[in-house]
Amino acid sequence: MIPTLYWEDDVVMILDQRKLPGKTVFMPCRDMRRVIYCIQTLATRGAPAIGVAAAMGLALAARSIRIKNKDLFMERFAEKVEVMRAARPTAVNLSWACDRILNLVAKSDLDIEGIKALIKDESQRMLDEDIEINRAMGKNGAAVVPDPAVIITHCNAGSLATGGYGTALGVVRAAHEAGKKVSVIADETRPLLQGARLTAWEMVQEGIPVKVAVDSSSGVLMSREMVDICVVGADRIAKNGDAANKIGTFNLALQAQRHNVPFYVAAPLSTVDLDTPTGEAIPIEERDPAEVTHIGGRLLAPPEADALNFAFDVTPNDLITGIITEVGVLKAPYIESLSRAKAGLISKE
Ligand SMILES: CSC[C@H]1O[C@H](OP(=O)(O)O)[C@H](O)[C@@H]1O
Repeated sequence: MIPTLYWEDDVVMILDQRKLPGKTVFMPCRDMRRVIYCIQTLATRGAPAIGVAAAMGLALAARSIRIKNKDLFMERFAEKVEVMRAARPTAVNLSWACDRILNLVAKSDLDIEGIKALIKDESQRMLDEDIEINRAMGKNGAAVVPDPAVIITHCNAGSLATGGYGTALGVVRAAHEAGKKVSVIADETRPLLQGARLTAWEMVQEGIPVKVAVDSSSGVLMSREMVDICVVGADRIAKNGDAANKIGTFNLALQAQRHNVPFYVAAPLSTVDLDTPTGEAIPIEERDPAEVTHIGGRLLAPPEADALNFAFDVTPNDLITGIITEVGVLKAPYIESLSRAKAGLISKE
């Protein structure tokens, strides 16, 4: 699988996902601002990938600070962390990554140059960890995938949305690797078509059969019993299990409930935010209406027409069969299971 992002000496190389599936282009990022640009334009996207990109961006930010006094350095660095934190509002992994780096630096007694190296090393550790977490999550999730199974997914929660391997698509990969006969229905996922462009591309690369479907077709597909299970990603999971994910996920979950199709959310524990009590408290990003009125840069709607572009929606916890994580498949009541998992009280036997 092509890497999502990586260090090349002191440059962060970020795969420009806006150009997939046609072109594989890596953008060299030599400063934090360039990384923020990649996050805000969705050149790099997906909650875990955004977290890793943020950590790498903070390493670039630290290196750019020329202050020799450590206290003043730390003040300036903390200011840059808050600029990074504001890059996108919904995926909690961004804030989680900022806090992880801040906490690490605050506890360090290294000198300034030592801290700069520490942040870069930590960003690489986060990338490596994420891939291992996704593999463990995939294995846990594969156990709930029937054999054979048609798995419907929404947006892209694959290798491209993470450090590698993927969350929802990690479950697909693990089931496939375990010898289960799986195929995927990829919701195209308007407006930016992460499903048609990215999920389909990842599945083709893996040799896993995939069909692209119009977002609004999930009802007819399930009424014709063409779907065995739904597995999607998440950008933030509230303390009660309500899960924010790409716009259209809630609609898919409603169809799944109507047709008794199991609906799973796959996400690392870093996407669970115990400080957010319910889905109502999750900030939902609203993006440029031009993403809706245009496709591939071509205007679809009359120029006088405005557009609504909520980038995410929230699936209430009662529609979620289980939350697949690196420590196991968590079930309701989610307040208990998520809190116990975050406290390290649940580990894969
Ligand atoms: C594994 S997190 C993937 C998650 O992120 C996507 O949003 P975006 O493409 O805007 O970053 C989408 O919600 C995916 O499910």
